[in-house]
Amino acid sequence: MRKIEHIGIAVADLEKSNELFARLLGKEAYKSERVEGEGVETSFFLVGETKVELLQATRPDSPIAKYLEKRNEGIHHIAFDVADIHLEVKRLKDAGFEILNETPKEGADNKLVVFLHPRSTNGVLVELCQEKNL
Ligand SMILES: C[C@@H](C(=O)O)C(=O)SCCNC(=O)CCNC(=O)[C@H](O)C(C)(C)COP(=O)(O)OP(=O)(O)OC[C@H]1O[C@@H](n2cnc3c(N)ncnc32)[C@H](O)[C@@H]1OP(=O)(O)O
Ligand SMILES: [Co+2]
Repeated sequence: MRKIEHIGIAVADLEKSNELFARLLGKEAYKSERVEGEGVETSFFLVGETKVELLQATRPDSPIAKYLEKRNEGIHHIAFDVADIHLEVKRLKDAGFEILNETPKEGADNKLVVFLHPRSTNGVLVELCQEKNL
């Protein structure tokens, strides 16, 4: 794993949170993107080499909607940048981690993503992401 690519934060109202994080970070979000497959509308802020990803649910069965129901707003996941997501999935599977999707899926910001179940990682939802078109 090469660096923390982003920290995902579940929010109830993306417009309000965009304003809040712009005030907090002293800069605007550099992009917004809807990811249908995950049921999320996202926005991204660049902080050094790492990003903050704000996530709002777009439908009731979105992981973000469920998270808000159970736990309210807050840090939802940590995403690590990996060079080869297939190799990393194999390494982590062999090491005993519970992979939620072994086949990488479309993420935001030109990424392929895989999630690990928080029950195998001390309660932290971990995302692996690999830049597409390598
Ligand atoms: C766009 C993309 C990108 O960056 O490119 C994204 O980030 S998309 C980000 C949105 N997509 C995802 O999160 C996809 C992967 N996530 C999932 O598949 C799901 O959200 C799970 C992580 C499996 C949780 O689903 P669900 O709550 O239905 O499962 P469950 O009822 O079995 O929950 C099992 C336990 O995990 C806890 N749990 C749920 N979400 C959690 C989270 N984010 N962090 C830590 N713990 C979490 C629940 O409270 C529960 O704890 P107790 O057992 O103690 O009650
Ligand atoms: Co993410």
